[in-house]
Amino acid sequence: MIKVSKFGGSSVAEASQFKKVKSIVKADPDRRFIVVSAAGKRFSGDNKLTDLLLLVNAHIEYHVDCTSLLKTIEQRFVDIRDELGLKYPIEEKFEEFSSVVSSLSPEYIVSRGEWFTGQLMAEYLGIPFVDAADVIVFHHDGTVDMERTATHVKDAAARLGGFLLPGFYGSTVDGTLKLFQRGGGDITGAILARCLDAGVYENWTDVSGFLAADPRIVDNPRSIHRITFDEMRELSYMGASVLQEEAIFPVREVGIPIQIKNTNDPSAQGTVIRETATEHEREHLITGIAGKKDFMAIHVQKAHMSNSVGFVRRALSVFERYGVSVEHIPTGVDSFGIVVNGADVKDTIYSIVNDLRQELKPDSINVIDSLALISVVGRNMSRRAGTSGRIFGVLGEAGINIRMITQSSQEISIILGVNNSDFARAIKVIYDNFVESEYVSLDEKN
Ligand SMILES: Nc1ncnc2c1ncn2[C@@H]1O[C@H](COP(=O)(O)OP(=O)(O)O)[C@@H](O)[C@H]1O
Ligand SMILES: N[C@@H](CC(=O)OP(=O)(O)O)C(=O)O
Repeated sequence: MIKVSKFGGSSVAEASQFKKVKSIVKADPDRRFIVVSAAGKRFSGDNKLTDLLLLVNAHIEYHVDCTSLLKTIEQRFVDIRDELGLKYPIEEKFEEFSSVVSSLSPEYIVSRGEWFTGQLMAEYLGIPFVDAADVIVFHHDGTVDMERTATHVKDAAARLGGFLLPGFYGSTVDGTLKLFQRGGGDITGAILARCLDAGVYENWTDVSGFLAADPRIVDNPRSIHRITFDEMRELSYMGASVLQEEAIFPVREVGIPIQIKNTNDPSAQGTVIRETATEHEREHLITGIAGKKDFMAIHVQKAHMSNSVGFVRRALSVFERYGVSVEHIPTGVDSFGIVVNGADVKDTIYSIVNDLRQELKPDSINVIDSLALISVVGRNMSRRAGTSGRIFGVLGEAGINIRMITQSSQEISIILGVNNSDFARAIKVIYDNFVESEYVSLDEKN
C-alpha cells in the first residue's frame, strides 16, 4: 500500500522533531512519499518560518532593510543542519536567495520556507527531493490542474520510487510560483495522495488527532477516533485548524481516508476521516465543537416578507456588490439575518446598511457586532430529537445569551451565535455537558 505522509510545521520545527519524523518514516516501508511544511513554532511564542518570510515581503514592500530577519531565518536552518550532521550547503544556497531577495516574487520568497526545510529533510531521510514547482500545476485562476499534476507526480514516482515534496506551493505552466491558502501543506499532501492513488493520507501534527474541542480553550479534550468528511469540514471551516478546510476534497472524491496522527506520540490512535464512520451501538451524540469570533449579523425585518419574491436575493446582491461573502442566513417568517465576517465589512458596514434600506425598504434593520459563532457538530444529531433544546438549556443555565441559531441542511451541525465575550465559556459548557459527560457515561457502561 502507498501511504502519503505529510508532516506539518510543528513536526519539522527543529532537529529533535526531524529525528521523530525519521523514526516514523523508517518504521513503515509504505511511507515513501513525504510532504513537509516549513519549520513551525518550536515553543509557544516562537515564530513559524512562513510568518517570518511574509514579514520579509512586507519589509521589501516598504523598502525597509531585512538583513537581520533573513539571518534569523537562515540560522533556523543552520541549527537543524548542524545538529543532524547534514551536508546541505545552507549558507551558500541562502546567500543565493537573499542576495536577490528584493527582486523575487512574494510567492517565491514565502515558498522558500518549505523548500529549504524540504531540502534538509530529504537529505536526512535519504530520499530524493522533488521541487513542488515541477509537479504541482496551477491554472492561472489559482485552482489546481489535476490532470497535469497527476502526470508529473506519476512520472516522478515511476522514476524515483519515492520522494519528498515540499508543501504549500506549485507553479503555473509558464513557471510562475503560486501558493495555496495558509495551512496549504495539507492540500499538497491530499493532492499527492490522490495522484498516487494512495491507500491512506497520513497527516502528522502535534496533537493526537482531531480533538472534540480546541485544546487552547478546553483542557485536555477527548480525541475523536472516527469522523466523517462532512463533520470534519464543518469543524475545520469553523476554526478547528488541525486540517486545512480545503484538504479533504482531492482525497474524498476518490475515497482515500485521512489519518491524523501525532508526531510526538506516534502510538496514539489519532483520527480517521472517511465518507462514513462505522456505526457503533452506542455512539456519541456530538462529535466536536469549534468556533470563531468577530462576526457581524445584520438583521432585516419586514412584514409579509415571506410573500415577497426575490427579497433575500436583493439583500444578497448588496453584499455581492461590496465583494463580501455571506457566512449564514438564519431566516424567520418576516425577518432574516445575514452573518458576515466582521473584518470583511469593517469599512463598509454603514454604506451596506444604507443600500439595504434603499433596496428593501425594511421595517427595521439592526446590526449585531462582536458575534462569535460556535458550531456543534455530530452525525448522530439528526437521529435524536431535542438536541438543540438541550444545548440552549445548558447555555441558559450558565447565563449565556444565544443571539442567533441556524442549522446545516443535513442536520449535522447547529450553529449558535453568542457574544465574543461568552465564546470560550460557551464552548466549555457545551463540551462538559455533551462530550465529556457522554464519554464518562459510555466508559462506565463499557
Ligand atoms: N479540534 C481540534 N483538534 C485538534 N487540534 C486543534 C483543534 N482546534 C484547534 N487545534 C489546533 O491545531 C493545531 C494543529 O494544527 P497546525 O498548527 O496547523 O499543525 P501543523 O503545524 O502540524 O500543521 C493544534 O496544535 C491545536 O492547537
Ligand atoms: N507553512 C505554511 C503551510 C502549512 O501547511 O503549514 P503548517 O503545516 O505549519 O500548518 C503555513 O504556515 O501556512
